[in-house]
Amino acid sequence: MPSTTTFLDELFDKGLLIDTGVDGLYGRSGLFEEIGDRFQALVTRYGAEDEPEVVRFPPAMSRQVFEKSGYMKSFPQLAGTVHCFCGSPADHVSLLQTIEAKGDWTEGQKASEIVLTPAACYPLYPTAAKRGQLPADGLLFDLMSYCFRHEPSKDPARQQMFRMREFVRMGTPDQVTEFRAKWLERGQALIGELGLPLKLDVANDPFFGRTGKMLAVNQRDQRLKFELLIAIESEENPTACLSFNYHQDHFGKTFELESSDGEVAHTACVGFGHERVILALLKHHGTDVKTWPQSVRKALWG
Ligand SMILES: Nc1ncnc2c1ncn2[C@@H]1O[C@H](COP(=O)(O)OP(=O)(O)OP(=O)(O)O)[C@@H](O)[C@H]1O
Ligand SMILES: [Zn+2]
Repeated sequence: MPSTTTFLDELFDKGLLIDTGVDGLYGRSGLFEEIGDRFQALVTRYGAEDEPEVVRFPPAMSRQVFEKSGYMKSFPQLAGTVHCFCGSPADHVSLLQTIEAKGDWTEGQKASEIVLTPAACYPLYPTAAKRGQLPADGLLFDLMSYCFRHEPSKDPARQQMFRMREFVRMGTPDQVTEFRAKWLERGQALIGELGLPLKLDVANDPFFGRTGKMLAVNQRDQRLKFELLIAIESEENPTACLSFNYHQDHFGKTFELESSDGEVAHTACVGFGHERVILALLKHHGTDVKTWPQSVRKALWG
């Protein structure tokens, strides 16, 4: 009889991921985190020669900046907002009664000034713009954040809260496209060192609705997004573990970022799916790290 145990079941059974009762929202074990820490150290080594500026934001961002970014135009289906109770003691009494009666107690919740970060780079653009015109050699940042996307799934590689490491380049079109080309090479070398079979492909973001379809076609035609894919949940539909995005002047225009030549700055980012790379390692090399290939152990543990 064919086995019906999924990779997610195996990860739960081995205690690597911890079920919370919500698809895509998991706890992680010490070993899972240890592999992740080692992977992040490897990413840092690959990027070190460029001397990126390290910045860390919390996993939430200003609602005002989020609105300005246009995220709700493109990906309303993925966004997560933070709502809070702001009522009186009397409202509190009725809140508790509604919970008791198993009614919808969330109806009275009010939107706060905070939304959940959908991609690590979103809070960065206004911060960089506040510094004024970019220096002649542009800017380069190293980011990492928990991100939220409302895409519940049984695929362990599609989580609702996951970490994204990013390098973000801001500057002239030449500076930015050179950065992306360099990381396309580096990303493949890095994943090669981890002994993972990869495929590189052009891709598009999951833009919402009918206009979204056009945006996706345009993004592909202009080769603005590449993904480094590794088979995790299925061989037929490999998972994007690294993404290489060229935003052209989109964020530059939106957040008034100016290059040293007075033109609107261009931006690009390379994003590493933290959990996805860990899951790819566990899938391809097994859940017992002691039996992983020597070369992979060396890349991670030295
Ligand atoms: N739901 C998720 N769970 C875990 N990692 C994710 C998720 N969504 C994106 N990532 C990781 O974050 C990186 C950067 O995000 P990006 O927006 O480019 O993803 P994406 O290309 O939209 O992913 P996908 O096509 O699988 O939805 C991706 O390369 C991926 O590794
Ligand atoms: Zn980004």
